[in-house]
This record gives sequence, structure tokens and C-alpha cells, in this order.
Amino acid sequence: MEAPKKKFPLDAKDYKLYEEIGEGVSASVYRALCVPLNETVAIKVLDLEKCNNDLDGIRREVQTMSLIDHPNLLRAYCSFTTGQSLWVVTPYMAAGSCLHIMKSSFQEGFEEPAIATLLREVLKALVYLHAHGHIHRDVKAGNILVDYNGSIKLADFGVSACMFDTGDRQRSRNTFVGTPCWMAPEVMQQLHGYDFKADIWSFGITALELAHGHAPFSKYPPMKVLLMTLQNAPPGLDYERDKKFSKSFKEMVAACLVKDPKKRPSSEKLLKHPFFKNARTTEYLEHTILNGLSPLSDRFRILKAKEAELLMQNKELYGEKEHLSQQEYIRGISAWNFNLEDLKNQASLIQDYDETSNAEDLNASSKQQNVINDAGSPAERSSPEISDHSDTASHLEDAINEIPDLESSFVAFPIKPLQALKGCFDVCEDDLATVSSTAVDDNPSDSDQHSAIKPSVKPVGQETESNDAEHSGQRKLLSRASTNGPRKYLSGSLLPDDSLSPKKLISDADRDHLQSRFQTQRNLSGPLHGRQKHKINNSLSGSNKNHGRWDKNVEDVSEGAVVQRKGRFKVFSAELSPKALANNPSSSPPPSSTSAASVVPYLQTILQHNAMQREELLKLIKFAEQNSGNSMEYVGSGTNENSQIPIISARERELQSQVIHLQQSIGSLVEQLRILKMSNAKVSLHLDLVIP
Ligand SMILES: Nc1ncnc2c1ncn2[C@@H]1O[C@H](COP(=O)(O)OP(=O)(O)OP(=O)(O)O)[C@@H](O)[C@H]1O
Repeated sequence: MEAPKKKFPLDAKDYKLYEEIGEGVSASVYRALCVPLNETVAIKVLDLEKCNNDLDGIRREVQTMSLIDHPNLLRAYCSFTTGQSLWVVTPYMAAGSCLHIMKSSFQEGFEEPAIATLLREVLKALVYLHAHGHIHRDVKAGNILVDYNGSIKLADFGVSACMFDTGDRQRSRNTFVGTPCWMAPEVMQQLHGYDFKADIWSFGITALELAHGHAPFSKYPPMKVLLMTLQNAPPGLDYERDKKFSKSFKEMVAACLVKDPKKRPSSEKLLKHPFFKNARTTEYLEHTILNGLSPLSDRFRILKAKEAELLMQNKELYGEKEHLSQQEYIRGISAWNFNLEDLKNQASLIQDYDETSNAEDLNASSKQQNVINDAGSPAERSSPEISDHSDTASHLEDAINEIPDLESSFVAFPIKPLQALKGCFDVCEDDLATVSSTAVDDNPSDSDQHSAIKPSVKPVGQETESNDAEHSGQRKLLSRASTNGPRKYLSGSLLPDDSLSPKKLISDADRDHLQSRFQTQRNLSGPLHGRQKHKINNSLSGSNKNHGRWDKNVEDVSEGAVVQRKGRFKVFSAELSPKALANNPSSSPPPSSTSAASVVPYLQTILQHNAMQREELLKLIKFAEQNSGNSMEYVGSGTNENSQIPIISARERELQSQVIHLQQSIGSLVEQLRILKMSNAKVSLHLDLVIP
């Protein structure tokens, strides 16, 4: 039974923050004392400035957390804002997450009875959530919290969605959220949205995570995980090392990891699976997995230091670029709300990453490419030994070879996230609208402002009071496994967000590389800046004066003039030049799966650009003719320019430039609307918290 509900104070002054015990993508978590109630709690501190783009998500999480009432779900005692931070006060789960427990003491995973016990508790939470119309969307070991007595709570509703939502909130179920390794194929595909069966897939992946100590594909960057999840047979307990597991465990996992969501059981049905007959009492967990664990704060500190050390080693070993890709990798794997920007950054680094990365687990997929099987038939399952175990060079090569195949994958899989990935090359409004955008821009000085989430009130030192609740609640026994040496599996980040952020770390050279590679450049300022507008206007209207140089004076960083805005992106004339189009596959026309309608603006832009170029050429010819005094010979065939090359009329030109201006205004208005929506959501969040 849960303790009777107490009234927790809504003032930061009533809490004493102790050491940090957890770090997620969006928040830091501290052990704390609620002074008036003399109760140890955990406080999740979110920097609202940093979360500007996802205030709706935060509001949803806080609302869900305060409304839920189930022993296996982490509820919020209360929440309030203080300074720029939102504090969410929750029960303190003294042993931390299953991920942390595995990282420090069970690197190869738990024994089957412990897994059955943990999963049964999680499943009870899912049954409750689903019955109340919620999809959790982020089921993973990192979100399974364990208390000192072995009781279990599923945490983190940051990305949960309500199945009864309508309108905009319904739309959130068509967005690209979740942690890639745990993400169901239909969530990646986004063809018809998804439902609570997405949690069942994540549940199956979590079962594998608890069995192996890491999730399948956890060594890969998110974009690759997406491709592997979609292309490969679903992972399972089919390998040599899995012989120790029972048939019912294997069958339970196989039932969850069926690509067709309709064929997965509901949480309620799954709870009746024979596998859960192996589950024990939660006290069993206390005696087995918690036995010998050092205090959570110590474990967290050690793991965090190790992760930092590993990154430093990589930096020394592989140099800055590889170091960056490793950081990208770690961040990506741990991030549930990775977005297009992250994917683009990762995409730019994939080659470098793969050239030098650790080969462990790398043979998972290439041999199984094109295995797209819908049902949970044996054919759908990964075959033993070929997909998860080897670290040979040939396997590494196989895996490396996959990545440049991305373009063909787009054609082979006409699915939305891949369109979003394709957005690395050509971003459309829709993709941007559905992916949570970040306000962080590429400007290094600006990105400095987006530093790590830190509470506005500093923790009370880093003390670990030996007589406090944590220590009284935890057994101080020897840690079972040494945590020395580089960690093997990196399925959760412990590093501050800013130290891993591509926005912060990306160098100028990399940025240039990104720009040239993806043929798009972010609009750094949201609404079009006056300066930019002025330059663009000049470049368009002043083309007559600049004879062939109109494409040079838009922006120093660009190679050509902005001829089209696509959401927050701009397309430059150089990108549309026939040479660029021919040289760069990324700017080639969309694959055949793209609708005809979506090609039209693309073609219009090319047409428009060609018209402009023609005009410039004609002017040059005329200029050459006048200088040489030999007007007809050069143009050739005895024809003049009017008969040879149709010149667009002044009216047409005027209309074209009006169209461009209108497109710019629309882009600017859309951006302004987005900003207004954000501040609106912020105000609502404050109101929600002030008026319960
Ligand atoms: N109540 C709690 N008691 C003990 N540890 C906690 C508690 N809440 C969170 N943690 C620890 O903090 C970590 C991060 O918390 P949380 O998952 O809520 O943050 P997040 O930013 O939403 O993370 P992510 O989105 O990456 O899952 C957890 O994985 C867990 O280890």
C-alpha cells in the first residue's frame, strides 16, 4: 500500500537538495529532504528555459504524474516553479534505476527470476496506464526505478501520450518520440500513428535489455538503429548465450517483438503469460539484485566519472572528430527526444564513427538486410549467432557498408521517419512540424547559453550523510562487480547534456561539412532577420546591377543566394545549380515514392532558378557582343538571342520575385506563430502550476 497522501510544500525553501542521483536528457534528479515533513524525496529539476520547445510535453508529464495512482507508477507529490526551473517532487527510489544497477553490478544482465519479477511489476503499471488511456512511450530499464525494499515503479512520463487526446495532442502520437533502441517500428514509421502496442514492443526490448545488460543495437547511433529496427528481423533470445533462459521467456519476448502491432498481445493479456509464473515477491529482488549495492549517489558518481573518462580516452585515441562522434553516439542512444538536428549531426558523423568504432556487436544487421517480415513467424526472428555476436573485421565492414546505402533505403522503405532522415538532405515543413524543434542555434556563442540543466538553488554540497534516509534504507555491502575499465555498454548517458550536445561541441569545420553535406542551412534566427531580408532582397532585385554575381552577396557562409525557404531551412542557389544537382545525390529529385504534388515546388524552384541564370547569361552575351562589336557570330546560327532563347518578361520576373517574397513572409509568419505558441504554452504551464 502507498503511504497516505501528505501535503508537500510548494516552496523551494522547504526542501534541502543533496547530491545528484540521476541525469536524463531533460532534467537532473537530486536526492532531497522535505524539511517540514522530514521525508527524503527525489526532485527532478527541469530548466524551463532549456525546455522551451517542449513545455506541452512537460505539462503533460506533470499532469500525468500527479493524477496517476498506482503502486508501480512513480507519482509526483507536487510540482512548482522556482526561478527558471520546474521542480517535480517524487518518492525517492533508493536503489535507482535498473539501468544503473546493471551498469554497476550486473553488466551481463539479471537472472531470469529477477527479470520476471521486475517485468511483472512493470507490466502491472502498463496495464493501469493503458486502461486509463495512456501510452507510456519510453519503457526501458533506465525508467524502471527500484526502492530499497525491492519495490518497483515505472517512471518518466516525459513522452507519454493520451490515447483520448484530440487535435494537436493527438498529433503528438504521430510524432517521432521515444528512445531509438526501444522504439517500435510503427513509431518510427509514423504511417498511421500508433497505440499502446508500442509500449509492448518497448517492453520486449526492455526484457532483452534486462537479460543482456544492454538493449539490442545499443552500440549504434540512432539513425542506424532506426534502419536496423525497420530492416532486420526483430531481435530475440535466440543466441548461444541465451540458452540459459527458459522457453517461456523466449516466447514472451517473441510475442512482444512482432513488427505488426496488431499481432502483439495487450498488456493485460501479456500479464497472463506463463513466463510471469516465474516471478517472485519483490523481497526476492531485495535479496538478489540489491544485495551488495553501494549507495545510489556513489554509484552515480562513479558511473558519471567513468563515462567522462571514456570520452576523454576516445578523444585522445581517435582525435577530436571521433571523440565528437562518440559523444553524439552516447547522447543519441540515451535521448528519447532526439530530433532532426541530432539526426543530421549524427548522419554527418556516421562515416567517421564507423571507420574507427569498436566492432563489438557490429554484425547485427547487414546479413539480414531486406528481411522485412511482418509476422512473428520464425522467419521474422534474428537467426542465432549471425546477428549479435561477432566482432570480426568483415562484420565491421558489412556494417560500415550499410550506411552509405541510406539513399536506397529511403526508396525501399517509404516511411515517414526515413523521410525525416531524408530531411537531412531536403527538409519539408511536415517533418519539421512533427519533430520537436530546438531553439538552439548553430551559432557557438548562442549555444553557450544552453548550458547544462542546473537547479536555481544549489545542492547542499555533495554530502552523503551517513545517517540519512538513503543510507538507512540501503545495505552497505560490497559491490559485486568491479566497474573498472571502459564500460562495455553505453545505453544511457550520465553526462551533462551540454557536454554531449552537438550544438555545443560541433566545430566550425564540422558545421561547414554539415552544410555542404546536407545542402541545407538552418535559419539561425527563427523569423527572417532584417539583415538577411535586406541581403536577399538586394540579391534578387539587384541582380541587374551585379552581372553574374547576384548569387554571391546573400550570406558570407553560403555559396549562393537563398531561392527558397523550407520551414526553418533555406535552399541556396548553388544547391540547385545543375552541377550541384548532378554531383550530389542528396539534391537529386525525390525518390519515386514521393508524391507528385511534393515535387512541384521543387521543379518550380529549379525552373525559376534557371530563368534567372538564363537572364544573367543573356546579359553577359550582350555585354560580350557590345564589346566585341560582333553581335551575331557568337550567338551562332545567325539567330539573335530573342529567337534563340526565350527571355522571360519583366512582368514574369516581377511575379517571381513576389512569389519569393510571399514565401519568405509565410516562413516568417509560421516561425512567429511557433514562438507565440511556445510562450502561450509557457504561460499555461505556469497557470497550471499556480492554480491547481
Ligand atoms: N524518484 C527517483 N528516485 C531515484 N532515482 C531517480 C528518480 N527519478 C529519476 N531518477 C534517476 O534519474 C534518472 C533520470 O531521470 P528521468 O528519467 O526522470 O529524467 P529524464 O530527463 O526524463 O530522462 P530520460 O528522458 O533520458 O529518460 C533516472 O534514470 C534514474 O536513474
